[in-house]
Amino acid sequence: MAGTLRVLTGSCLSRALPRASYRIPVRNVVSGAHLRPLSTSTQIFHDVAPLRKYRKDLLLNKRTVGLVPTMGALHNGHLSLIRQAAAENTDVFVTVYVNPTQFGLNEDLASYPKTWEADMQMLGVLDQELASAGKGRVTAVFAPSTKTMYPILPPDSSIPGKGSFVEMRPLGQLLEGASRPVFFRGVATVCLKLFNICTPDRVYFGQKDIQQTVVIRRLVKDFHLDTEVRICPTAREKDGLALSSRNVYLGTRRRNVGIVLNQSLRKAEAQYKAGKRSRGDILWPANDHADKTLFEQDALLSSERARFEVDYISLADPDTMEEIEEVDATRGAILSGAVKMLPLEEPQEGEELGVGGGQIPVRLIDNIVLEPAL
Ligand SMILES: Nc1ncnc2c1ncn2[C@@H]1O[C@H](COP(=O)(O)OP(=O)(O)OP(=O)(O)O)[C@@H](O)[C@H]1O
Ligand SMILES: CC(C)(CO)[C@@H](O)C(=O)[O-]
Ligand code: BAL
Repeated sequence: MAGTLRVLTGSCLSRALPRASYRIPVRNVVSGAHLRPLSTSTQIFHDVAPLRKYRKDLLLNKRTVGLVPTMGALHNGHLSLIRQAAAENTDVFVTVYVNPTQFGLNEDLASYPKTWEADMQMLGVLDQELASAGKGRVTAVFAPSTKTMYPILPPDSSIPGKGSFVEMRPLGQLLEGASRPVFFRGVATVCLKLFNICTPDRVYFGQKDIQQTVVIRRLVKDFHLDTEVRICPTAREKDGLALSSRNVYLGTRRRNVGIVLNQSLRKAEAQYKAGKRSRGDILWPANDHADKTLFEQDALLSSERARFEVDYISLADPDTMEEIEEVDATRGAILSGAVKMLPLEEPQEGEELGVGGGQIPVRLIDNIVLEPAL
C-alpha cells in the first residue's frame, strides 16, 4: 500500500550542524562486560553482550530505543535520522559499521570513507543539542568488528557466497540490486543482526535509499520482527543534491553535473503533478534531460567535462519496486534513479577534485515518492 511509504515530515531536517563545530570528545568506550550504570552520556560498545545488558536495563526502566544504523562518515542526513529518533524515543542507538557483505567484489568497500573521530565529535555536538532540547539522547554507539558481526564464517561478497544470508527475491534483484547483486542480501542480513542485537522499539532509515526502506519493511514484516520502521525525508544541498557519504569523492566539477539526476526526477514529478499517469508521459522529460546533459558534457573538452552513465530512471510500484506502465493514483509510485559519475579524464591544476583526486567513480542515487493523488 502506498501508506507504507509514508515519509516523516516535520522538523527533523531543520537544524544542520556545521562541521566546523565538532569539539566534543569521545566518551565512555565500553568493550568488555563492565558497564557503567544508566547514564545520560553516550557509551561506545564494540561487543554484543554488554550492549545487550545495557539494552535490557533500559527495558526494565521502561525506556524506549530508536536505532539508527549507519556506515559512519556521518553527515546532516544521518543527523536528521537521529533527531527524529530522539524525538520519539528516550534512547537512541547509532550503529557505525561498514558492512562488507553488501559490497560486491568490484565495489568500493576498500575506499569507503572512514571518519570515526569526526563522527564521534559530531554525535557529541548533536547529543548536547538533544540534551538542551530535553529530547531523547544518543546513549549508545555500537561499532562492532567484522568478527563480531560474522562470528562463524568470514563475510563472503561473492554471489554464491558461503554464509548465513537473508535474501528477498525479486525485490533485492531489481534496480540497485541489478547493478549491485549482493547489496540487498548484505543489507537485509546485517540489519537483521543489528535488530536482533539492539532489539529497538523503532528503526530509522532515510528515504534517500528508498529501495533499502522497502527491503527493511519487507524484512520486518516477513520475519515478524517486533519493531516499527520509520522513514525520514532526504536531506539535500540547496540545489537538491541528496547528501551522501560518497559525495566527498565528487569534487566541484562532478558535483555540479551530478545534480542532473535530481533535476531529471523533478521533471518527471512535474508530469505526475500535472495529472499524467502513464509511464511514457511521466518519464520522457527525465530521460530527455539526462540525455541532453550527457550530450552537452560529451561535447566539452575533456579538461572541462564530467562524464556520467545513467544506470536507470525508474517508475516503480511502492511495495515491490517493480516497473509499472501506469500509476494507480490511489497507491502512488516511486520515481528513482542512479547515475555513475565517471573519473575525470583531465583533472586541472588547482581544481577542487574531492577525495581521491576525481578518480574514484561515484554512484549517485535519488528518488521522489509520487504520493497518492486523491
Ligand atoms: N541525505 C540523506 N537524507 C536522509 N537520510 C540519509 C541521507 N543519506 C543517508 N541517509 C540514511 O542514513 C542511513 C545510513 O546511510 P549510510 O551510512 O549508507 O550513508 P549514505 O550517505 O547513504 O552513504 P552512501 O554514500 O554509502 O550512500 C541510511 O538509512 C540512509 O538512507
Ligand atoms: C542500513 C546500512 C547501515 C546497513 O549496512 C547501510 O546500508 C546504510 O548505511 O544505508
Ligand atoms: N546507503 C547505502 C549503503 C551503500 O550504498 O552501500
